[in-house]
Amino acid sequence: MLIDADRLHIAIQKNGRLSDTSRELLKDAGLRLQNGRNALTARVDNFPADIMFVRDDDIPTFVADGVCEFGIVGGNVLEEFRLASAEPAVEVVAPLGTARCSLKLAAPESFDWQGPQSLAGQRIATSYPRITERWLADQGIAATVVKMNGAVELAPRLRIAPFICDLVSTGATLEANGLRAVADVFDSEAVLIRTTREIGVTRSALGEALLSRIQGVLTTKDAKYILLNARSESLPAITRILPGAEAPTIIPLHGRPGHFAVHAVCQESVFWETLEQLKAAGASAILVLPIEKMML
Ligand SMILES: Nc1ncnc2c1ncn2[C@@H]1O[C@H](COP(=O)(O)OP(=O)(O)OP(=O)(O)O)[C@@H](O)[C@H]1O
Ligand SMILES: O=P(O)(O)OC[C@H]1O[C@H](OP(=O)(O)OP(=O)(O)O)[C@H](O)[C@@H]1O
Ligand SMILES: [Mg+2]
Repeated sequence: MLIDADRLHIAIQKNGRLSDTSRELLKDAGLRLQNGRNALTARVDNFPADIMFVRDDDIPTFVADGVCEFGIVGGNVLEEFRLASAEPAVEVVAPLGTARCSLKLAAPESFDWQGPQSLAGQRIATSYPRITERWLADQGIAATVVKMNGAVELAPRLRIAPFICDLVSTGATLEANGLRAVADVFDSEAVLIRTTREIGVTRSALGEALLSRIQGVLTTKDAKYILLNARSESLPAITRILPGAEAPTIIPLHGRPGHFAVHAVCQESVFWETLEQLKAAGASAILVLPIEKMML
């Protein structure tokens, strides 16, 4: 496929922890992908864009080189790339709130951890040598960082290094390998990135359109439309409780003087507790509706 100057090119992970949520985000933004799971590229048939399915490590490079105008990648991989690159021509345009994990330093469970000084002169195995080295420099510790491309948790058992710096989410992998986290190095989530290279008027406009759709998807993710009835004296308390709602619409109820309907878009999650608080504040006939699309 030739790089087309009037189409967008979006790099997402082919197979892995980011793949499903990346595909889903594009789908929710209305992009219909033509090809199936095993293809390396997919043409979007209802928006001028092509999707490239690649290894996540290659995504920042593709975007910085301008081969792809957009990409979805873990913040950890992006940070490692930035530290390695003299002029990383990428910017984060939206944190996506998915693939949340932390790069953590871990030591064998039995190790008597005394703080970062325990690492002085030691070896640390990691797939993220630059982030690890920066953290060590910030702590003023001199240690040897050993790069491993995967299975980092095996390093202590294989006597490659007694310490590791690896991604942790539930902590189950550390535990299964007799390790425990001793310090937080970098918190990560998936991010949407864009090239900062000149891409011309057409692709810039397409990029803005795509971004506006994606921001719409992200804002509606937790958003709900709430309708309820209340007496006028309850309105101030009720509007204070509505989570993340700006200026609700308040409409008089026909034939019931002093009673109003309140309509509001809530940008934050609406829990049962919220409904209980609303009821206690005088709300009745409370309806919570999903919002399918929103453009701000
Ligand atoms: N346990 C986890 N929980 C949540 N997010 C994670 C976890 N592990 C990794 N991630 C995030 O997901 C990203 C992709 O992880 P994955 O394991 O699929 O990468 P990979 O094996 O390097 O894939 P590739 O084959 O594309 O190189 C990581 O860079 C990180 O941002
Ligand atoms: O704290 P936990 O919830 O156990 O998750 C942490 C594990 O998840 C990631 O690996 P992944 O499962 O993606 O395998 P991979 O490194 O082989 O891609 C990471 O490299 C850790 O090994
Ligand atoms: Mg990878």
